[in-house]
Amino acid sequence: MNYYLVAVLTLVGYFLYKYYIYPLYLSPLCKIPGPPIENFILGNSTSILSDNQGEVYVNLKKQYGGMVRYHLLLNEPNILISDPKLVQQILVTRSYDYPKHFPNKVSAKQLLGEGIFFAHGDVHKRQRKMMNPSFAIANVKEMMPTFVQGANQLKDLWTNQIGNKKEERITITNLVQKITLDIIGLVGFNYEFNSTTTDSELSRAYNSVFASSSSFIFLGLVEYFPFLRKISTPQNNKYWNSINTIYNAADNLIAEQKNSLIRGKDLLSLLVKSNENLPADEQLTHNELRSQVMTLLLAGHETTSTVLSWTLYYLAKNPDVQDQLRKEILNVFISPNHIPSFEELDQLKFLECVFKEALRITPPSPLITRYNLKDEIMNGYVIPKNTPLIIPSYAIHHDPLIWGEDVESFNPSRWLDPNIKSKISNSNFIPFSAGPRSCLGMRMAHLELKTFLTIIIRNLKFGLVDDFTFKKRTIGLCKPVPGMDLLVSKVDL
Ligand code: HEM
Repeated sequence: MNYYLVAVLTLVGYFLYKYYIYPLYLSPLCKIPGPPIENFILGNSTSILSDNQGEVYVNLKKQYGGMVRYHLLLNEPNILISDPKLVQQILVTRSYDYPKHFPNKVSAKQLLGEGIFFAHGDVHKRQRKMMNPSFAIANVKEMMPTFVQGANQLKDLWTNQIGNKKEERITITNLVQKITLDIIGLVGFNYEFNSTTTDSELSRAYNSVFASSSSFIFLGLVEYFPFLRKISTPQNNKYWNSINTIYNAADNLIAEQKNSLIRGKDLLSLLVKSNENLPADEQLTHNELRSQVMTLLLAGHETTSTVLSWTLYYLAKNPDVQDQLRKEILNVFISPNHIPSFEELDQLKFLECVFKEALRITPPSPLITRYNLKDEIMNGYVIPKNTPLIIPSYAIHHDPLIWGEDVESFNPSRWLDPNIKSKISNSNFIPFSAGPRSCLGMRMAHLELKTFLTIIIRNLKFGLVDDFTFKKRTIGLCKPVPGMDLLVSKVDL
């Protein structure tokens, strides 16, 4: 008997069973409808992880309904869930039965550490309780002067770029990302990144981490074989240098806070203060604190810069909407240098509609990903524990039964339609997710983005560039790649 042959055949048989026969023919999940696999090893990855992921999920939902099965690398089954009752159960009513699922856990942990984003159950409750007060509305209102300063800086830099010309083609995504990083530096850590005037190491580090995450096959393989990231290649070396830059920046920010005699009102000061007041066994460890800083750095600027860029794009594409918004702003902000107050922003009802419509049509997180801790039955189907459950925010935001037949158009007025308003709930409008794990920075993002839009649209006009093309790509967030070029001109009023 050739033992080697038996060993090889057993191994091949095991892999064949585990990664092909079981997930595709024997698992109880096979009863859930879904598309046929396209590749023996990649499952449906090629089409699912294509450039325009949002559209892919819209089509799956349309074709197969509120629960859809598809397969990723090595035929791992994922269940797409858009049924509103299940969305509510997973995000809100039984949130702690469904921890976060990270398709690229290894890479995500390297970028964010073991902070609130990854925490689950009691650890999450403890961290959330500690971080909540920093994001209370009274604190967020204190951030307003920094938002105004950032928005004015952006307006001035673009105005200078236009100079005496009628209009200028500007890659808006470049400066938007830098200014939002400066803002989270100030309101988050009382720290000046000055990324618009200096070549910010941190902003370069983020760009290079995202650029090196572009191949889904490589990212998928890293999950199974983490050593692939450790091999010394120019791409991996650049990746690790960038991760170290982010770690060092977080450590320096914490050290400055701990050494400072005066506690400011920035998010980290408030966090360090509430941490110091807790009994020793409840306090955040240094690693946890560093992870929160890394989480806030990333969550605090990548999301807002993405939403601002998309909103300016949709306003450029819909000049009538842009005019209507500017008219509303001009009613309140007569002078170009008017400093908006919190109460004045609150009066701008169309601005609120524009903001919500931008979040509806392109939510920066097009997917919210979870898994189930226990075996359970959902809509009559058996879902074994540890099954990835994927909530497609983008596809839910593009359901014509809720949003109307013009669902693909950017139409802020739909938010004033009583018929549509009556259908909106926290199961079908979820740009910030919902329930106990919803976005901690939601209020801050609202105020920051509204301040920016008011000052920018008051003073500048945006139009599309005829020959410019981009792709909507989802690497963590849904972004325009290679960036967004728009025609920008001054408003002479
Ligand atoms: C328009 C801007 C933003 C959008 C669309 C957004 C969206 C989201 C979403 C969808 C989640 C839930 C992710 C999940 O459950 O898998 C989330 C969580 C989170 N966001 Fe945001 N976010 C934005 C801005 C911010 C800002 C400005 C901050 C902080 C400075 C922030 C901090 C967080 C944190 C800490 C969590 C984790 C909360 C937890 O797990 O308890 N976000 N965000």
